[in-house]
Amino acid sequence: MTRILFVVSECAPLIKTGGLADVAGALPGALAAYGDEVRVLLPGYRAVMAKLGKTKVLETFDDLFGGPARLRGGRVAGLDLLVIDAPHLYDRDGGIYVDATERDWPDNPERFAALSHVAAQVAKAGVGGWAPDIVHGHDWQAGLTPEYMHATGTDVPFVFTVHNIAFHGNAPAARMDSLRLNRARFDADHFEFWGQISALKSALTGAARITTVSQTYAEELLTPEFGMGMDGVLRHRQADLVGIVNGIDLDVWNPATDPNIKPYKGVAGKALNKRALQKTFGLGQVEGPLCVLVSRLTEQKGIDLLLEALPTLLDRGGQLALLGSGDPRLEVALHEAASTHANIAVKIGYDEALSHQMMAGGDAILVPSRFEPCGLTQLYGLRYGTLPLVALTGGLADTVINASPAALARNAATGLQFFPVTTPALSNAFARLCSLYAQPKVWKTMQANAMKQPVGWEVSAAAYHDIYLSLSEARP
Ligand SMILES: Nc1ncnc2c1ncn2[C@@H]1O[C@H](COP(=O)(O)OP(=O)(O)O[C@H]2O[C@H](CO)[C@@H](O)[C@H](O)[C@H]2O)[C@@H](O)[C@H]1O
Repeated sequence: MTRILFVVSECAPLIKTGGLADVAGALPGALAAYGDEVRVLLPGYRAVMAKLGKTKVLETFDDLFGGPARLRGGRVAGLDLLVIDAPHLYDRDGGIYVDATERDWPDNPERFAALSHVAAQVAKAGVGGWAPDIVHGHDWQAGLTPEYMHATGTDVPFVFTVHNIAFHGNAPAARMDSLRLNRARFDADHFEFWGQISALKSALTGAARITTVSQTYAEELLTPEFGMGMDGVLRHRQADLVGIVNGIDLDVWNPATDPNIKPYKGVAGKALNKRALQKTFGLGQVEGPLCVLVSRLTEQKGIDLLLEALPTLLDRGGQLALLGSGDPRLEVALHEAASTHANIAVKIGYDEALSHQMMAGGDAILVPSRFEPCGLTQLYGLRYGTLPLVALTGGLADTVINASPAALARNAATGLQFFPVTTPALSNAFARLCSLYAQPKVWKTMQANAMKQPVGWEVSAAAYHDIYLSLSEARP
């Protein structure tokens, strides 16, 4: 049995802003099937503390980056949690990364340095009689862990997963003391990045293995176009970099048992859900496909391209129902589009139940991302018989079988892909989508293919398990 400490800034169902939380919440259960034992180390945000229930104080800190803190052990939804109860860092109004005005919390470097610092402590001394064989950090918030492990002479192997290279977790060099970092290691081989402290670079240089969430993204990361300045570092670490595609939690995302929808086993059951969804969004019934989109609203997600390409869908009798929040400019543009067209409906906000209803009621799920390390909503779509229309990039390239003439002839297609990621290509994809939708036999075959495609964690959890095993066996 291998013991693994996950170090992560969000974890479903306790706290979620995006796909990172889904992975952190589902992978531990999938790894248990291989005999691995995961504990998830998580900041004690207000929302997390409220959901914790009974806990045990396992460790106390007199001064964790500016105040006292306690490490609490607890169990929620089948997850073994280690929660950092540090009110001065995590107990506040607003988001977990940003304040009420959408600005990063000014002390984010210290807030997540604390997470990494506690991880290093747990790796060194164990906690409550449990010590990890492997520390597995996710994204920049866990990035300084190797630095703190080095400082305490801890040689537990560190695995790092890149969920999104766009976020570097940079801080000015002047914060070195406040972050309790070793000045002697402020160089290109460790955590220095263009004169700044970079938590992400610390992880990429300090990890024994680097994984990312799809094979195509692992290749893309090595290029200047997708590497976001870290491609050089990653090319240097190429031998230790591997892509492992995300899965989804097949219990949470199961159309046959989903409590948020009218459950169904075959695609015929989608009709009731479609009507309910149209009602929820104030949409009428039309000839064309009902396209849905659930996303954080950022540059990455290609929402601007979608708005430009939409006329092609609408002219062919299609509809759009969109749920998301984020960039205020995109929110305004979406509201404007919805107010001028009866077949566009938009809900700004975060709504877990509605996201399930959209998967059940939609005909197609849109993911027009400029880059997408893996993407999860296309996987939900496949499982719910809601055909993904996606950009040909990252994990979207690896998980959808494009309705090319060859794939259609072999009855293998599960969705549509477009490339390059531009407005004309997306318009063209909308035209193809509407033409396929107008051929019920072809469409139904694609839906059946989609629903059969394996999208669970089994294969990918085995790949993580193998990495943990090889690293723990290599230790003296
Ligand atoms: N308004 C809303 N209401 C309800 N639910 C909402 C929502 N907005 C988003 N969600 C949910 O949040 C999750 C988003 O996950 P994604 O993987 O699609 O993208 P994200 O960019 O957050 O994740 C990053 O990390 C993941 C995990 O590795 C990678 O798959 C991905 O490519 C990478 O960008 C999905 O579960 C989605 O349903």
